[in-house]
Amino acid sequence: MTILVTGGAGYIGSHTTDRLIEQGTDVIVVDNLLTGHRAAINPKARFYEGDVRDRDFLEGVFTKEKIDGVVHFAANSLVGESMKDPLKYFDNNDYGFIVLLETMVKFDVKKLVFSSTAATYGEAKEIPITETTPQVPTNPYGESKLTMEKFAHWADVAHDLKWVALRYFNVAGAKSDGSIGEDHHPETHLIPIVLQVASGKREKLQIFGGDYATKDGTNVRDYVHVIDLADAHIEALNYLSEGNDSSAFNLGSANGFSNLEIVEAARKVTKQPIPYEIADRRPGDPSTLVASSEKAREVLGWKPNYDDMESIIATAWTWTQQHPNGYEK
Ligand SMILES: NC(=O)c1ccc[n+]([C@@H]2O[C@H](COP(=O)([O-])OP(=O)(O)OC[C@H]3O[C@@H](n4cnc5c(N)ncnc54)[C@H](O)[C@@H]3O)[C@@H](O)[C@H]2O)c1
Ligand SMILES: O=c1ccn([C@@H]2O[C@H](COP(=O)(O)OP(=O)(O)O[C@H]3O[C@H](CO)[C@@H](O)[C@H](O)[C@H]3O)[C@@H](O)[C@H]2O)c(=O)[nH]1
Repeated sequence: MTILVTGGAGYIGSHTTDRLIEQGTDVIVVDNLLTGHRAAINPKARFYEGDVRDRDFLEGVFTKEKIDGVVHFAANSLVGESMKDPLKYFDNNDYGFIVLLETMVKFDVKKLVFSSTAATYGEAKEIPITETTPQVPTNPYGESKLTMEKFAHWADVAHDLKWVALRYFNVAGAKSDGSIGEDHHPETHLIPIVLQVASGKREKLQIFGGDYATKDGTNVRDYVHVIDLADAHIEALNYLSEGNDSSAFNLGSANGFSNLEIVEAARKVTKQPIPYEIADRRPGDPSTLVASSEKAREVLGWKPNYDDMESIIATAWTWTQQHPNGYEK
């Protein structure tokens, strides 16, 4: 089987590419390297540098390669940035997805797994969030991903293009040998920033908001290890190969950790003090996002192997220590 991975040079895409290759799948990566890194791509993958919005480029890849299915990660994905520059998100995430869907239809590729997000739920009325919880995004990033789910639905109705939308909650950790990991510039995600403080690269952490209606006033998130997440994509491809219907699945752990609890867990792992201060709320942040992933467990047979926060952070810490400057030499 030959799988096209868009965004395969990025954080989650590079780990998924690696897992697919470990399982003997032939992988093609398309990435414009805007936030990804060439060095993150498993060398056994065939890499095409370009933008999914570039129709000629994408059709060229589909012409050259015989593609059986697509795993689509390429997107912009920062809640805060999307509040300031919403149109960038609709252009890259939604227009990019249209070009991909049209190309798949043109080349008769019928299997698609793509990244959706917990951010499509917004300020959920029920916790844990299930797949039937109403999706009411509180930021343009979540809106752009909800729109992708709607596009995919109609592409199936009209063209029989079968898809799985994986609604990830907060993704964290790294491959356990520390060879690949998370490296964003600038880094905005909580755990890598906490570890930058632990390793002395930053003086202190700012925690955005201390007055939410949560256990300690800080936001609560549900963290899933990047390797467990990568495996879910492989299971979703298998699910489509078995001829099943299009569907969406939450991927999380059902455990909510407050931002302060993340600092505590990172202190235990790193044995560093990790100073922080409470700062203003970050616009667009829902107070609590915690998943029920029962459906993924039952239907996809997904079994996450990392189920405690310290072991998730420990893998990110290994990566941080081995690569203090990320992928930069
Ligand atoms: N990190 C998380 O916690 C999280 C949670 C939920 C959903 N997601 C989703 O998962 C996916 C991957 O996220 P990530 O954290 O690995 O991000 P990332 O920025 O590390 O990876 C995205 C990759 O896509 C590439 N890319 C972006 N736009 C492109 C385009 N138009 N053409 C070609 N390549 C393009 C980037 O260069 C990068 O390599 C995204 O769709 C994101 O919305 C991430
Ligand atoms: O310096 C920082 C960075 C983050 N946070 C907080 O930490 C929590 C987690 O933030 P972050 O790591 O930026 O992740 P989210 O904003 O929750 O979004 C992530 O998780 C979503 C799913 O829940 C995905 O859709 C997004 O792509 C992904 O970036 C939030 O409460 C932030 O306000 C801080 O307090 N200080």
